[in-house]
Amino acid sequence: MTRIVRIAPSILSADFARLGEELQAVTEAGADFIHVDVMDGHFVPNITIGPAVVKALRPHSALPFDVHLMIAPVDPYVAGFADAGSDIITVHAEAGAHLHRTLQLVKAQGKKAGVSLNPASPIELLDYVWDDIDLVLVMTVNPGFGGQSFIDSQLDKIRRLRERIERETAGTGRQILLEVDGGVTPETARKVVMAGADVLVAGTATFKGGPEAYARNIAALRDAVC
Ligand SMILES: O=C(CO)[C@H](O)[C@H](O)COP(=O)(O)O
Ligand SMILES: [Fe+2]
Repeated sequence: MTRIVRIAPSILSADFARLGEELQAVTEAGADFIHVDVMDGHFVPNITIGPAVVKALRPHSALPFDVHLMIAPVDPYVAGFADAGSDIITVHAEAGAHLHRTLQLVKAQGKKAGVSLNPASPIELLDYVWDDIDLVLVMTVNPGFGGQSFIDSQLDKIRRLRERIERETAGTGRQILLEVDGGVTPETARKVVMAGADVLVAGTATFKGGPEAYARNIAALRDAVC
């Protein structure tokens, strides 16, 4: 397979008491992006971190910060996460009535814009925003928690999105990344990459076993997909 596959450890599974060191450890262990899960206890049934923590973490890794906003409303917080040092800001299509406006806000901050789809959401939610996005994030668990099991029905969605992305970008020089988040292990990684994914979020699969295991865990994901 010639597609470049990027590994994005989700710091949701890191040791929150040592987040700065954890970022340095996964950076040295070969990660490509740092995936930051932001949850509000409203759009999803869990609460994690805000822009102040993203800002505090920024000096601990030179890798792109891939910030997954599971919050509603999202528009009032886009500038704060941009200023804090996010590189990619991904919002949920289900989080508000004005996805196009939200994507314009992200672009106005000079950041890459992503859209995430929950497992029950159809790809048609993206029909009129393809010109405005740099990344599509397919949730392969219901958002809110790490350590859940991969939902197999999403493989068909990933395949259909890969076809659509190829059509949208053909001859344009644009790149739209297809990211998969939730229950990614070496076994499921192979299936999602075969289906068309090029960014793998991995929380549990990266952080299990503690810092000594991170390089081995990331290598196991890479080996599974090449
Ligand atoms: O967005 C998320 C949850 O809403 C996380 O990124 C995701 O669950 C990663 O954790 P794991 O790899 O353990 O499934
Ligand atoms: Fe995530």
